Amino acid sequence: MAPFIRLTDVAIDFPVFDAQSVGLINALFRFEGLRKSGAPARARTVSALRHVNLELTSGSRVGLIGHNGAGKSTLLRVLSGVYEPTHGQLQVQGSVSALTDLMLGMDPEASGLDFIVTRGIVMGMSRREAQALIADVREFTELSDRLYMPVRTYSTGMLLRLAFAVATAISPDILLMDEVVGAGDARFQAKAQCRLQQLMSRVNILVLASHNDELLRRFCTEALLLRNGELVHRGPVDDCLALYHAPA
Ligand SMILES: Nc1ncnc2c1ncn2[C@@H]1O[C@H](COP(=O)(O)OP(=O)(O)OP(=O)(O)O)[C@@H](O)[C@H]1O
Repeated sequence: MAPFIRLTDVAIDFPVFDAQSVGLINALFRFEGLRKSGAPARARTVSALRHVNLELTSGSRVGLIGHNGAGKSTLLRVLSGVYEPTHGQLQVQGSVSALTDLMLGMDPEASGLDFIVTRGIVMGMSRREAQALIADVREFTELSDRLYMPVRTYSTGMLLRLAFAVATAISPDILLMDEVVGAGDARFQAKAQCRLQQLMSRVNILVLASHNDELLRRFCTEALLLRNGELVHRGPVDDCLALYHAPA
């Protein structure tokens, strides 16, 4: 069956506790009667996505556009399965790779090699297929024998290079991306861009959240405009960009 993504009336609500209401010190103050208000912990709800209906079919190359906090990353996380909708339904057909939470689930004690194999298996590969990723990742990351060491001994840049290389070594049906992943130093960035472009052209469905107009024009054939968690427009990239940049 051809890959597709379908969201039906999807909402994501985050319960957020008042910063003054949580924490050990505040709890102690309340207990001692020193805190004036003594109010119990208050939960508010942030509606990150509301009533999102969306269908993406084979060949879709979609840009996600919206101001800070509009809901782009949240939508990508719903699509990748990191967040389960508070309301509504998500249906996905096809393998998904998300270049969003690259370090998600990274065990600090695991070696770089273990990390590569585990990620491959999580992506649905057999152990043998996952082991076959090692040569490519080793060459791309230039981490050579450091791959035998626990990832907790890596610098931030090294961790990013490893996570990025594994995520891009796998050719999924559906690729989800948040901006262009900043992986490593300037020389590595150039290599990473090249690898990303090759990957983006191989996948069947691409969803790219970005604030970079040129990038969106280059890789996407249509766009979605999000505002305050709602999908307010779907259309050609330039139409969405014009609406996005229009004065409020
Ligand atoms: N874990 C969370 N807990 C509470 N609120 C959250 C959480 N994650 C996101 N939000 C809220 O949900 C809304 C949407 O955030 P999201 O990160 O999806 O926006 P975005 O469009 O990706 O923004 P940006 O362009 O700044 O990356 C914001 O109001 C944000 O504060």
